[in-house]
Amino acid sequence: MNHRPKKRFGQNFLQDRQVVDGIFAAADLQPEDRVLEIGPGLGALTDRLLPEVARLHVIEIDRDLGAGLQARDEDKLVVHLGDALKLDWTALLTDPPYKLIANLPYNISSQIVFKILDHRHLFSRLVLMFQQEVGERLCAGPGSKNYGILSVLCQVWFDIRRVLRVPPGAFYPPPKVHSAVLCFDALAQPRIVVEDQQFFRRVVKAAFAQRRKTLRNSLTGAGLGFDGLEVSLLDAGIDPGRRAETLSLEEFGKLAQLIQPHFV
Ligand SMILES: C[S@@+](CC[C@H](N)C(=O)[O-])C[C@H]1O[C@@H](n2cnc3c(N)ncnc32)[C@H](O)[C@@H]1O
Repeated sequence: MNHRPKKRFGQNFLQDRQVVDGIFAAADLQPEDRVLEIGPGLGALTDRLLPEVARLHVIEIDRDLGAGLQARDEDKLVVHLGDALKLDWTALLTDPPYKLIANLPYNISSQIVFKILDHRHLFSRLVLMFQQEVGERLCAGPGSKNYGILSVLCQVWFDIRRVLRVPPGAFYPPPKVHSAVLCFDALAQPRIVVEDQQFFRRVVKAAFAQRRKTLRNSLTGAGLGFDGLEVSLLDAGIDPGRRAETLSLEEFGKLAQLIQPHFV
């Protein structure tokens, strides 16, 4: 197919067979699996996945690619033309769980990850390509400069590991950055108890809003301060002078629990 890659849709098409095979292997597909692929593009991954699964849903924003995708299969392949950020995944993906596989457009990868978190009950495993720096952030632990909002929010629900490093030459056209493929396995139980996910997210975002500030200052600056904050933090064993990047998941859990009663 003659298709000129569109920059506005982050179109960098995979052309390295080894990378396609690596993503395929990480997905560990079974014949009964149902899969969602976001951004199938010219179908480099789609063609590898389709023969191996029970059903493959794809979401593609570029309408010029729709007919070429649907022509591959009338039976197992379901093509949804639209914006993956706007479509209602719960309505599209009946009978979960699904595996989610995507070579994501880098300009929307964080937004997609937040949407995945909101729909995590739909997925058993994710195999996703990210810009390398984003991949490092997702895998990072406390004490690392890469540890941040996405690391904390995702690691509560998923085991995350890097399965491939991918150089720019694996794509056409080559992007300016290096990439990484990560595999996320949904945990049977979250690593910590999160009673109110939206509030937990608010606390984590507030704590990291100004990375260089102390917890005391960043929480207060983000409107989550209250009389007695310092004492409550000390009672919970968290020094208010620490920075967010030093807190473990368990400490973020405690933090949300101690702040929430002051904001209901
Ligand atoms: C990096 S390319 C990957 C294409 C193909 N999967 C591959 O590996 O060669 C990203 C794909 O996502 C599509 N895309 C971009 N933004 C999208 C969105 N918001 N919703 C759905 N698809 C999107 C692009 O049109 C493109 O096909």
